[in-house]
Amino acid sequence: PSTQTQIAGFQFNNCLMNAAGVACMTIAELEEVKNSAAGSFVTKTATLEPRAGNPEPRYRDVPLGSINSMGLPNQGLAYYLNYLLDLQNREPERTFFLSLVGMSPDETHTILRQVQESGFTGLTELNLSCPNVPGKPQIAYDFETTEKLLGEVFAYFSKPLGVKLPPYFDIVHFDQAAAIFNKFPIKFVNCVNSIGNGLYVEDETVAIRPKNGFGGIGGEYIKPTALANVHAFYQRLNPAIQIIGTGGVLTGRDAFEHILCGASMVQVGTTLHKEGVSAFARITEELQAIMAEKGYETLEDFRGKLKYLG
Ligand SMILES: CC(C)(C)CCc1c(C(=O)O)[nH]c(=O)[nH]c1=O
Repeated sequence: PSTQTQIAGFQFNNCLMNAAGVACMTIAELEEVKNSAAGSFVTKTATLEPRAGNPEPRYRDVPLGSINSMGLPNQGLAYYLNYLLDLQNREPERTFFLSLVGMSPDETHTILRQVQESGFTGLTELNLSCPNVPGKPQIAYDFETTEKLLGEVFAYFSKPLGVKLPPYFDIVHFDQAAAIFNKFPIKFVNCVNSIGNGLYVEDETVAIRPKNGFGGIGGEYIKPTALANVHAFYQRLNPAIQIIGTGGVLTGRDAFEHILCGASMVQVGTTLHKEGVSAFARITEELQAIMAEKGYETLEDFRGKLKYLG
């Protein structure tokens, strides 16, 4: 069985890749993912200038997942963009993802304009978990600001662009968010980012230093939320907007479920951090075994075909 896929008309020889933030901070890490069984990679979310991020410990693996409050450490847009421009000359037949964010809506436009003016031919993933003005929630939880921002972006940005979304937990929020995304030429939505502001306690103490221990939760904890967001947007979005499924992928069964719920690509975060890039070959083999057992030749044979109980 084949686990190849396509996003926005770009072909990938495998539907698995890293999630932004994991195994993608440096060129060495990105090369390792590129040369693994993964079909592509996405960079650590880039800001205009390099950032050191929060004091450590800021990421912890825990038995059922992970918690992090990294604070957007990254090498800055130029580092990732220059690497991607060089890579598209070296490997023109492959497509890769650039994740980015502005620390303000204005900075988001500045960074996207630089990408628009560049020769980048890959896919851009705009992280909508970006900070808003103080006193307001992250952009993706502020629907008015999200719509305003996307309207401004698509006035000048013509390269293929998708958005990375935090999880939503209210059906009306799925309706409202999808109604906004359906207004724009967005190529994909990536569901989900970590579940925000969890708290992991070890004996009597928090596990990470920043934010008094509050941080984004990943891993086994979040698969039901991730699958719900993948399927809710699959049900609501214009079919021209594809879904990337992220969250709780440990095995081929988890990847199978993301695709069954509507995902065209599946990203691996916490499991990749714990296991390394060998996870991609393992999960691919497990997915292929499930497909063979069920008689599915391609992902299209079962994508979105989640059955209800009537
Ligand atoms: C949460 C932000 C720091 C605003 C964005 C970067 C980010 C981080 C991070 O760099 O702390 N961690 C996540 O799990 N998801 C993210 O999107």
